[in-house]
Amino acid sequence: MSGAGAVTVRVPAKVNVQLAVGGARPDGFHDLANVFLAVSLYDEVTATPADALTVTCEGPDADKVPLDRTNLAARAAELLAARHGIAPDVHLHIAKDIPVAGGMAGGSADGAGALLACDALWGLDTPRAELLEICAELGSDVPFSLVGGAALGVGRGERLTELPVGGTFHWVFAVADGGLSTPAVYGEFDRLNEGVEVPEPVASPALLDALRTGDTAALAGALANGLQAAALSLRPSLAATLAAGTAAGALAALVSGSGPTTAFLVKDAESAESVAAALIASGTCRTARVATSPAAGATVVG
Ligand SMILES: C[C@](O)(CO)[C@H](O)COP(=O)(O)OP(=O)(O)OC[C@H]1O[C@@H](n2ccc(N)nc2=O)[C@H](O)[C@@H]1O
Ligand SMILES: Nc1ncnc2c1ncn2[C@@H]1O[C@H](COP(=O)(O)OP(=O)(O)OP(=O)(O)O)[C@@H](O)[C@H]1O
Repeated sequence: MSGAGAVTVRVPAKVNVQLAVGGARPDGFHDLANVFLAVSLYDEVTATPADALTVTCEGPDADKVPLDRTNLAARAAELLAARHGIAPDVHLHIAKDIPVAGGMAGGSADGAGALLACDALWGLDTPRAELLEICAELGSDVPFSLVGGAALGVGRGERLTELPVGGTFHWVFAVADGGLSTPAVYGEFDRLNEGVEVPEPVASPALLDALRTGDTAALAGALANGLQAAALSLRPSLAATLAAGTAAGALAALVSGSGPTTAFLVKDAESAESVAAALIASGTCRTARVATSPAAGATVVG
């Protein structure tokens, strides 16, 4: 809970509406054309003055979140403090609603949220460009968590160009039991593509147009995730979840990022409720959540 001398920041989850993956680079990362869309599932990070850097977490998946210095929120506080030559003494509380290790950038959201919360708490007023540099140091998805809305990420996904979105899109997310490790999914991508000449990743003009015009049917036809085959290879049961959502009336279904959360684009809010109910009834997922996009990036709320 936030009180006097506390700053709370709300940060959205993401779905990758296009994830074009290139071959492995010498540094182990993959070049991407990564079209991010922020969705209305949020974590909240509250920064409070303290004598040392500590982290707590609440929420359905809280027991799966590390509370030591490997937590991306703690790392964000450390990097920001180091840049300004101050001690990272702060208590960070994470109210977690984004599935953990679900391919929805939950840890990245907490990194971006902690960065903004500490910057405000410590009165640093760090320029936006510097905050984005720290985000990129924390992880490939973290800059987008700060920015929100929609953006094309190139390089390893950290170099962003914001994209216009002309309407509201409705989604259902099927949350799986257990997570998938992002490096393991990229590793499986490499294994599946051994000996294949992987083309250079490029953003799809049809997809960018669908976002710009807010055309749900066109977006449904253009969704593409280059990591989907790798996620399905590691977790074959996701095929049944994808089929259950499609049978329930979703316009399109795909794995969210590195998975195992699956994403269903639907016509409207009413369809979202019925697809979510059908997914839960199908027994092919742990739970289902409805959300809309685009959503604002990391925002101070208290
Ligand atoms: C799958 C996505 O969520 C799609 O947005 C991201 O590409 C992953 O972003 P992230 O979780 O922030 O990933 P990072 O923390 O930067 O990297 C974790 C690991 O994922 C792999 N990785 C990540 C990004 C990228 N462009 N190529 C990669 O191969 C690398 O093995 C890396 O060691
Ligand atoms: N604040 C955090 N919240 C959740 N996990 C964290 C956090 N900080 C570090 N981690 C570690 O990161 C791992 C991946 O968690 P995260 O929820 O970010 O995955 P993800 O949503 O699949 O990420 P992405 O979509 O960016 O690939 C977790 O298993 C956990 O060990």
